Amino acid sequence: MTVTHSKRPLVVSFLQQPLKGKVNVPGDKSISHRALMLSALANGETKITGLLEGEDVMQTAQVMRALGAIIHQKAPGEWHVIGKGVGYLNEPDDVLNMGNSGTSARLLSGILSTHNIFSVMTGDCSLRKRPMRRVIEPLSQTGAQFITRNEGRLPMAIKGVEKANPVTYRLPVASAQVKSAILLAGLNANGMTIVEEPIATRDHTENMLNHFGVKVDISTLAEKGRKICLQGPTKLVAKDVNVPGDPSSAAFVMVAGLIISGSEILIENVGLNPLRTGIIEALKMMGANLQISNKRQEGGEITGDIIVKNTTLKGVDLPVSIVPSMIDEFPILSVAAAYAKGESRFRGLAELRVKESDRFNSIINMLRKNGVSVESHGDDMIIEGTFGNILGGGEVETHMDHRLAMSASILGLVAKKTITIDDIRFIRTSFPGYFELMNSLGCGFQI
Ligand SMILES: O=C(O)C1=C[C@@H](OP(=O)(O)O)[C@@H](O)[C@H](O)C1
Ligand SMILES: C=C(OP(=O)(O)O)C(=O)O
Repeated sequence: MTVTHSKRPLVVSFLQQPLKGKVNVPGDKSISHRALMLSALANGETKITGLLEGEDVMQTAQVMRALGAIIHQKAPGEWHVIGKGVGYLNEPDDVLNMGNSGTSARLLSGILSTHNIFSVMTGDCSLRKRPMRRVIEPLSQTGAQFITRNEGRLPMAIKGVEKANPVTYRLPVASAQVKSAILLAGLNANGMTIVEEPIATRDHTENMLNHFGVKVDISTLAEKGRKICLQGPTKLVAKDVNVPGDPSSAAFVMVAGLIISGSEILIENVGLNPLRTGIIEALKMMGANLQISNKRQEGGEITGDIIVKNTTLKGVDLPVSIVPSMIDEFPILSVAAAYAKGESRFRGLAELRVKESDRFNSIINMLRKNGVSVESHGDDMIIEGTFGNILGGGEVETHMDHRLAMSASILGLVAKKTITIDDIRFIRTSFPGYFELMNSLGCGFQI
């Protein structure tokens, strides 16, 4: 499944027409990973509808199969999983390949640490650069052993333990992946697992554990943030899951619709978990005409439809507190800021440096190469809005990063000179059918 063949560039030209129409973006990536992992750990059969069939999630499916779960696609987006039960995963025969997916690697580390099996995981050369110490450190409290080749990076061998200790840990950085790894380890640990997060991060793991019948206690910390407790060992009961559309994917459609003159788009069935909607908040602070309708609750997650209308955006000064709720949306928000009137300031973006690429620097390079002034002060980024006058003409290096590639494609639609994207292959890790969907709205990408 890992992408091995050569780079696939794309040239994008200024778009002369508005975007119009109605779309459904693919399933939420975070929820899809968790649906496969938890159903594989459950007793019984789970039907998952709306599953994201992107490469990252397919990588998780492959790994859960290697650990003994039976996983079948019955129809597009409809998957059936027969679980093994907590504590009963098989020892894999071969190395587990997590591809480009940090979520797979971090969350699986948690699950594997409290199963009495030996495993080795690796990933592509982007994932092999990403830090794993952030999970190794807390998960070592279980008694599991971790050996890495390269200073806490993949490949990594894990010797899990049968009688695992529960972890008590306060997260030093806001990370839903680290929190989830600890909670998933707790499912098969003896006693109370306790995670404190100084600032609330996406709670899909907590929501889905509840959905599968596990009691998760969540309390608010006095200073802010949350404390999450889970008593192990525990069992999960299979229960069907319906995955909503991914707000992180919808963000590309939103920004395109907002900045391309005369556009009006309806995006149906988007996940609106309040710990994921920082991008909507940020765009509204910029003056965006975004309306939410048909809000409803499904399987512990809120969903709704978003109506996007072209608007003149203005610069924004975003507080650090918004960062975890839109951590993956800064590449596309930077495009909106570059197009807007006035200066934008994004604060506290250190975590962007350890994503699929060093997104902090990838964003700066993307914009500078296309005539946009950007400055950085420590972990803050200051973008000088062009008020609709993006020069373009540059080549964007995406460094195996899907979100950079999609952001650059939207930048190209509003830039005066053509923009070349060095490699669009990784878009399929999170947004299969991206170009088809955008072309159905009128983007005219020549792929
Ligand atoms: O838990 C998750 O599903 C994710 C958490 C975030 O990572 P961090 O936990 O590293 O912030 C996010 O960037 C990633 O795309 C998905
Ligand atoms: C950071 C991302 O994913 P992951 O950490 O799972 O690779 C992302 O999708 O933007």
